[in-house]
Amino acid sequence: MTEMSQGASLLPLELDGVRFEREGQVLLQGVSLRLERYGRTIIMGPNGAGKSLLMRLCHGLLKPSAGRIRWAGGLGGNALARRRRQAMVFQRPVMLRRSALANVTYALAVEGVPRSERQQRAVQALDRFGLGEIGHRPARVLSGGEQQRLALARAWALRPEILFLDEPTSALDPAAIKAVEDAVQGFYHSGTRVVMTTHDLGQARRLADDVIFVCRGRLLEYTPAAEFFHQPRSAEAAAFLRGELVW
Ligand SMILES: Nc1ncnc2c1ncn2[C@@H]1O[C@H](COP(=O)(O)OP(=O)(O)OP(=O)(O)O)[C@@H](O)[C@H]1O
Repeated sequence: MTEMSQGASLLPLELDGVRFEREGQVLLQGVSLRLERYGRTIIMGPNGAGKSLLMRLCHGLLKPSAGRIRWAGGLGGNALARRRRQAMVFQRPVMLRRSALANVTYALAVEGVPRSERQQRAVQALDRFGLGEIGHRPARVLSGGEQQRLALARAWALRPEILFLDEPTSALDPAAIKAVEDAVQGFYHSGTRVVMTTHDLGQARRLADDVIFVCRGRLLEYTPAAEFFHQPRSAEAAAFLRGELVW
């Protein structure tokens, strides 16, 4: 495995008794877990279970109402380093009103990459995701699959230590899904820690080293993938895997 990001690490990430409330409603509670430096963690669970919230809390987009989220690695105390070593890809990519290439160079500028490096890194990332020919096009006119590849290229250019992906394939056709899955594997083999939500069981089986199962705002399992798919610990996960309606 070759490291994309060198030196001291943010990871592991530790959550201890994390709770998240909004408008008087408890949306996540009692979440404790530890994400180690390497691996692919897939977060599963029914709609509204709290999967996206959990990932946004980990990424720092939301603050817990109670409990603690701590990056326990050597760089974890440094807020700027924390931001710069993470990337997130959403179900619907968020693109600026400028060219595909400029979307990537802009992200690099925000993260403090020297101007002299930005263009080359951005072009390499676009090439890697098969977008080299259309880098000049406005990002917002690209197709859904192309935009998702652009979101991945943008994340790739940032060389994150950890990448969060929130249902990145839910609106895509099989070819585009394959491209995203290949990209996820590429990140993993480059040493990026992968954390991803999906509703696609086949995809979870293909990608997961371990599975976090969330149901009704609680973390019911954090289990190695082979064990989760063959012998889930919770009745809810077992029902979910049988295709029964769980909520
Ligand atoms: N900012 C917010 N304010 C109030 N409620 C919220 C907020 N964000 C999420 N929720 C609620 O929290 C619950 C969990 O949402 P979340 O998006 O984490 O679910 P999910 O497991 O990712 O579901 P899905 O599979 O449908 O994407 C939902 O009931 C949602 O309506």
